[in-house]
This record gives sequence, structure tokens and C-alpha cells, in this order.
Amino acid sequence: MIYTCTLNPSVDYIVHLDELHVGELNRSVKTFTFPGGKGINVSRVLKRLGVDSTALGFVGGFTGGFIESELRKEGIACDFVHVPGQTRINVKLKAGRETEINGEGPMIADDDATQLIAKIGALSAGDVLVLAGSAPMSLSVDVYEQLAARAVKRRVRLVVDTSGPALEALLAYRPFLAKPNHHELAELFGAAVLTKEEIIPYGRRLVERGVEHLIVSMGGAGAFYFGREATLFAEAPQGTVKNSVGAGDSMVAGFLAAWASGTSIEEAFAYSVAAGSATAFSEDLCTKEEVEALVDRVRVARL
Ligand SMILES: Nc1ncnc2c1ncn2[C@@H]1O[C@H](COP(=O)(O)OP(=O)(O)OP(=O)(O)O)[C@@H](O)[C@H]1O
Ligand SMILES: O=P(O)(O)OC[C@@]1(O)O[C@H](CO)[C@@H](O)[C@@H]1O
Repeated sequence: MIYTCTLNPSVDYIVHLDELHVGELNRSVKTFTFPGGKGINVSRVLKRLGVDSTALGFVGGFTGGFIESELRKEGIACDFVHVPGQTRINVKLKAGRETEINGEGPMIADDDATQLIAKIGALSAGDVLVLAGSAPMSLSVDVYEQLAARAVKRRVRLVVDTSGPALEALLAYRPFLAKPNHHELAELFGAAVLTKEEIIPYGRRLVERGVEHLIVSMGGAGAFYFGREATLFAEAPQGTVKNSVGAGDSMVAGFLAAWASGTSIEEAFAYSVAAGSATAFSEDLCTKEEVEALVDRVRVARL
């Protein structure tokens, strides 16, 4: 079974504007409200690609209730810890360029954190655990390590989509899959920006440190795959971007769904890129039909 863990879920409020005037009254032209947070996005895309998962994490208040009811409507199993306080609302402004305001999230008490750690400690060998997104400030800085240690002890495969010190710490647990974007990879190595050529040695270094499959995404510029047997590059297909929120999460889901069906690494990587781009080209996350309409346009090159 695949489990996704979102420590700080969100209701994503997508607001389209013709133009954003800072310091003035702005009126939206259309709005959308989606259950969000990186692990939740992975669960939603997996479901659309025909793969079941269970969503774990913390939810609270009416916003937390919205997330659970939307996920259940989509047929996604939920096993959240319910916390006092309110799940955050993340505002995504679309006015030509994308501007995001992510909330801080509710306080998580130690007892609630312990409940989540216990759920991870009950997973079974062969399960997959996706640890994705930021952690609320109130949680201990090593919360991801605590979860990873429990999971690895149970011989659970780890998938990591986080950044900064949490990503650095999780590398020690030899994740099955990690998906930083190129900014997150640069941050990991203390670099300001990385050119395509510079990404390659850093990517290979992470594989040497024990990451089994590494995808480094670069938005519209495509993505690299690094593994023991191959280094691959794929251009992203061209299209009209509607809402790129969740594009990276869709890549994670696309790779896992293809891998679960037994495809080659090249095919899983192409499917992953197609899923990311299909999400960028739609208002909500991608559908299976959208991914399959794009996948033949993804050219994968072996480096
Ligand atoms: N403008 C775009 N055009 C085509 N494809 C895109 C575009 N933006 C994103 N993608 C697709 O989505 C993938 C992931 O994008 P990105 O690198 O922005 O992920 P991310 O930073 O993790 O995103 P997020 O945090 O919003 O989920 C890319 O590798 C690409 O396949
Ligand atoms: O604040 P975090 O946890 O880093 O990111 C949260 C978030 O921006 O990531 C998802 C897209 O990847 C959105 O659904 C959500 O709003």
C-alpha cells in the first residue's frame, strides 16, 4: 500500500486576476478551491492514475473537514490525526505570473505528533511512504527523521519531496525516490543557481549517497533522472500553463504509478514528466487521459 504523509495540508484557494495591483482593491475573474498540500496532491493524482493510497497527516477545523470530505468523495482513504486549530488556507494568485501566499498551519501538540508517529510505526514491509511538503513550525525540527526512522525500521520504501534541512536529513535514510526541483538541489549544495551542466554531478552525488531514484525537476525546462543504471534528461512538452501548483507532486505520483505497473525506468520517467506537465496545463491536477495524451511527446535522452 502507498501512504502519503502531509504534515501541513492546505486548502488551496486559486484566484485568477487580469492584473494584480498591490495596495488596491482587486477583483478576481475566477476562483477554485482544492484540497492541497504535497502528499495530498500525490494521493489525488495516484487515484486519477488508478493507484490507491491512504492519506496521513494532521487536519483541523472546517478547512481540515473540507479536505477530508473532498478526498473521500474522490475515493481516497484518509487516516488523519485530528488537531485543534485550523488547517491553513494557501492563496495562489494567478495574474500572468504566479504569486503564492502559504499559511503557517496549526499548532501540533506532542500527543498528536505521537499519534502520527505510531501510525507510521505500524506500516508493513513493502509499503511506500511519501513524505512531502513543509512541517508546521510547532513540530520538532527532526520530525521527518523520526518518521523516516520508524518507516525504515519496518522496511518501508521512502519517497521524499521536501526541501532544506529536512531533505538533507532524509537522505541518510536512503530514499527509494527523491524529487527536489533545481532550486532545492542548489540549496542542498549551498549554491545560488545551477545550470543544466552543473546539475549532473550533484545529481550523481545524491545517488552515490544512497538515493535509489532521483528526479530533479526544472519547471518548463524539463527534468533529469539519476539512478544506478541511468542518467536521463527529458524536455517538458510545450503547452499553455493554467496552474502549475502541484506539478512536482504529479511527477512523484506519475513515477510511482508507472513503477508500480512494472514499466522500464525510461517509461516511468517519461510518465512522470507527462504528469507534471499535464498538471501545469490544467486548472486542477492532471487526469489519466491528460497524462496519456502528453506522454508520447516526452522525449527521454540517455546521458
Ligand atoms: N511551464 C511548464 N511547461 C511545461 N511543463 C511544466 C511547466 N512547469 C512545470 N512543468 C512540468 O512539471 C514538472 C515539475 O515542475 P516544477 O519543477 O515546477 O516542480 P515543483 O517546483 O516541485 O512544483 P510544485 O512545488 O508546484 O509541485 C516539470 O518537470 C515539467 O514536467
Ligand atoms: O508550504 P509547503 O508545504 O512547502 O507547500 C504547500 C503547497 O504549496 O504545495 C502544494 C504544491 O506542491 C500545494 O498544494 C500547497 O499549497
